[in-house]
Amino acid sequence: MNICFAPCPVVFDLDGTLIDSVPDIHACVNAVLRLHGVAPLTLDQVRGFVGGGVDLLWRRVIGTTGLPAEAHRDLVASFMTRYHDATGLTRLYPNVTEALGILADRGYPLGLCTNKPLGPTRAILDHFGIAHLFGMVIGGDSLPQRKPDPAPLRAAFAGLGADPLKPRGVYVGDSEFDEECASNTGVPFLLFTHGYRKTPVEQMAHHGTFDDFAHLPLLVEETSAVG
Ligand SMILES: O=C(O)COP(=O)(O)O
Ligand SMILES: [Mg+2]
Repeated sequence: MNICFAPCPVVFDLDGTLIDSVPDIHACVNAVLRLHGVAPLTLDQVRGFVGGGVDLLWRRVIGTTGLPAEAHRDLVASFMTRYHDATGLTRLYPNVTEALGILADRGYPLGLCTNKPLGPTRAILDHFGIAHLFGMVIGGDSLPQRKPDPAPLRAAFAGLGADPLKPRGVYVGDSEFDEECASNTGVPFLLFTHGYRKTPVEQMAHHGTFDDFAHLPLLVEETSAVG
């Protein structure tokens, strides 16, 4: 059961959930590849590599391009010099700001748990003027563990005042990493279907799906009421 008598914390994923950031990630990846004389990857290829954080992204880029595995560290460092403040090609999905505002006004403590490193995460939240809405932000480099390990999501809920071992609340995300993380953490998962998942919706475990943030406040209300 997940019944909350006060509005319970709602924690969000970032890439593919609140924002469509693949155009910026794609541009930063290709800028690094260009330096190494490697042909650019397509937007679809890069989208397929997002979700597990920057280290995994570059393991996948290396696997696809044939760049040497030993170069991983330097490639990531070179990527981060571009990625840390990359916001120009990123867009909020429609109705995100409104939905976050409605939930905040109704008293839901809001948090963020993303595999994106904290630097670019903060840059994005500031760029879109939504940083103040989140009481706790956990990035892909905040802890030694990353999603789907439950530690980051537990830390996000704990930062919002929930019991870290048995958090009450809801996690909202777009990918298989989020689905597994919510299940490992023991909280209901709401799936945004227009993000970067590769699995068909009907094969994913979730407590509700939505394709427009205008529908999220009601879905959160229903999910936190029935558990
Ligand atoms: O940076 C990534 O690979 C994914 O980030 P996300 O956890 O916000 O989807
Ligand atoms: Mg995501």
